[in-house]
Amino acid sequence: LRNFADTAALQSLDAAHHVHSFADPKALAQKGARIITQGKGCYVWDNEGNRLLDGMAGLWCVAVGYGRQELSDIAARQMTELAYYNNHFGTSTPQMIELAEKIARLTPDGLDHILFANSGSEANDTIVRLVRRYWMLQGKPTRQTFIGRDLGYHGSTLCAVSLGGMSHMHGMAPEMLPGFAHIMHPHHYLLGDGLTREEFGLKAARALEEKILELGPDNVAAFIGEPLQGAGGVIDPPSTYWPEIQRICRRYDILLVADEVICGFGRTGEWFGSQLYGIQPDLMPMAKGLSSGYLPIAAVAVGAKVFDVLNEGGLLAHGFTYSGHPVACAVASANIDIIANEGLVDRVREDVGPYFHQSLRQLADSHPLVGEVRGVGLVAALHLVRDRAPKTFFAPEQQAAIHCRETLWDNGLIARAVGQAIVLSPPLVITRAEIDEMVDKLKAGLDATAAAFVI
Ligand SMILES: Cc1ncc(COP(=O)(O)O)c(CNc2cccc(C(=O)O)c2)c1O
Repeated sequence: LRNFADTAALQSLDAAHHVHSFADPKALAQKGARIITQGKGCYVWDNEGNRLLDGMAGLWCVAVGYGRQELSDIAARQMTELAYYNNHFGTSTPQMIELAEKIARLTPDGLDHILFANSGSEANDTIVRLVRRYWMLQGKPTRQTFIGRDLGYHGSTLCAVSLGGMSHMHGMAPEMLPGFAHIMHPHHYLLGDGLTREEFGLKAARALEEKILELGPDNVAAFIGEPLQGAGGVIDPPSTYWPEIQRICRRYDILLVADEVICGFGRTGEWFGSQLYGIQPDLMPMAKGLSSGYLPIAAVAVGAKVFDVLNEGGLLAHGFTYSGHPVACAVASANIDIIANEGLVDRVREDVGPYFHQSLRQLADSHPLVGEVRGVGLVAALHLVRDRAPKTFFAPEQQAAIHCRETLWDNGLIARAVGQAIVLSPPLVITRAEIDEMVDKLKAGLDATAAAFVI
């Protein structure tokens, strides 16, 4: 299939055989999929040659930008040398060893033991198994329940969906797995009426203590949270939130899992979101920016408190065929080197991150449709409202953000619509000029949406 130009032919074959992720198959078949064929830097092209500024870095993941020849070369070389081997039954490869050491060196102190997986979902399933084994080995087998947040996103396997707080995903199956509970998320703009951000941060964190006492501390295994909630709409917590969450975890001896699948590898202006928010997690899943999406790979960093117990527990009957896949490990290792050698983390924190947020705030200040700009580093959300003062939200059925997303796409900018928010998470290599282009396109999209929605 090399004739990419025939959109209709591609779309009808796609509709006939390809079941998409997070899509209504029947509706999409009628609409026809968008066919992306090339990528370079912060841009992708569709099969009709339209250039799009990828404001989402794929799915929050293409940190170093598209078309990095050095990553393709390393993948090709590794494929020729050793296209596959596994880490089961006592075997390893130099690529697994190098990447595990590199991740251990980069993660916050003490998270020195690395398991590999193929996706963030598998990484989180891995964590559920490890944590429940930890408590069994500790002689506390009733400590089985994980507590997550509303609008938390941890993946699409049964376990990961149960960890997450997405009601539209829970609704997919009649029953969620037992042993998972959820508390409110810490989004001040939506839930904090009447409280300062700091007061609300404490309130949202204390929901964890209430839930632990409701469940019984001896039944609770761990709390899982994204340092900043990504797919839930870029919910950046008040400064009082994580210190209080950690105080509560320590008080009831609850393990802490920081899900760094989005926040990891420079997105927030630190290597990991945990470092930005002062989180000392016991376990940390990561994926996406780990390889910039060039190949599927995920990892779990395990801290000494948990690993030292697992280490005494004999056989760890867990793993995947492609855990530590040598080509994925080689590319991920080289990807990390690019992030480090080009100083991308510092650049996000000190240059393009501040410029990105300052530009979005300037746009928002002069646009009646934007009620809040939130986020850190190179991740942001513009929350669309009917009215800024008094704060008046759109009704759920009024899909202003989706309308805006479609308009942006037609104008050459890719963004996410999450609820009533437009979400942006561009490659870490984005330039100021590309941010200016993004903001210009955003303004046009917001103007079109305001004209369509605000009477
Ligand atoms: C925090 C977090 N944890 C785990 C996962 C699962 O990773 P995998 O997809 O590789 O199994 C994610 C993934 N995040 C994700 C995946 C797909 C869509 C969107 C969206 O924003 O619509 C976000 C994520 O954002």
